Amino acid sequence: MMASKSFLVTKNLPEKFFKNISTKFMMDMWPHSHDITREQLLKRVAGKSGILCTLSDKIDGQLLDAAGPQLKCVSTLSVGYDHIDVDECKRRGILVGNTPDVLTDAVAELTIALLLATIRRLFEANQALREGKWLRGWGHFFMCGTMIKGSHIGLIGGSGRIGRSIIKRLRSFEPSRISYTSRTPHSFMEQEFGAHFLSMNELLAESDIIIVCCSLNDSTRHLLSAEQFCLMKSTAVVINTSRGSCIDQQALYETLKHGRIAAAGLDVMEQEPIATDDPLLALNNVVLLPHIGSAAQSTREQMIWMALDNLEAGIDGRPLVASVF
Ligand SMILES: O=CC(=O)O
Repeated sequence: MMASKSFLVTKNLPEKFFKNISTKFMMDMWPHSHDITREQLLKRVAGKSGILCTLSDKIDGQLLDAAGPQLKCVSTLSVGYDHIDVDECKRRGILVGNTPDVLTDAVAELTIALLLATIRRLFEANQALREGKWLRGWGHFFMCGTMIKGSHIGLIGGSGRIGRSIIKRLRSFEPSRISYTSRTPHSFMEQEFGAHFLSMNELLAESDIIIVCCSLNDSTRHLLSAEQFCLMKSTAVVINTSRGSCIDQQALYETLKHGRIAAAGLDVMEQEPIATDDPLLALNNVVLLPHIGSAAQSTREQMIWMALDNLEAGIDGRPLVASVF
């Protein structure tokens, strides 16, 4: 007998993960390596009880209408869910699941890697070597950068899971101070993580390194814009492994171009993928990565298992393993 419920997978993922669930529900997986188009997404979602999506799929009212009233669950292969209209899902009784915890360590490690690559100018140094610039001889100050040791690090959203995990790792580098900003101060941050609460403006003005690790929502969109960059030290470095839209990218570009801050390291951008002719790519005081925070093989596999657990529970009408509300 044909399974009566079906689900859509918006990415081409290895079949091995779907062996079990596809015996229970009918699977429709996007078969191409390129992203599903909006048109195809709207078409293929019709009649589905579940959607397994990623952060590049916009799940809004139009998509939920196209799916139809039998849709029970949206399961995203990400911890962030700013691409999903959660209020609209809630209103329609559609469960929304994400993949917290399993990616925390991978994102924290990548944040440290990006920070070091930015302040020690690793990509610039590698490029210089390839261009034969090292051959000119030993330059005493050639490719000098700065250190975490002795720096004041300020984390925006530092009290969240990923922020705390970054702080744990940072402490071994012996920064002079770790500060964080969040809606309210938390006593555990001081006691367990040695991190001090600062207001946003204090954190921006006093930090040597500013790490953005908050989630994206209406209150964090363009949290860092021209006004905030003006408050920063001229030697400040900004790192973002959260969402591109937490930063006004045009304002960041102008700031970096005119050397008003020292550098930035971005794993996330306002438009992803960023165009190869984007002016940011022409600057050498910015390190850009293609949103690879959680891209460790084992982490990505765990994310799939968790998203599948969410999907199956949601279609069955059981509570999700990780629900966003
Ligand atoms: O950015 C990645 C995620 O939200 O999982």
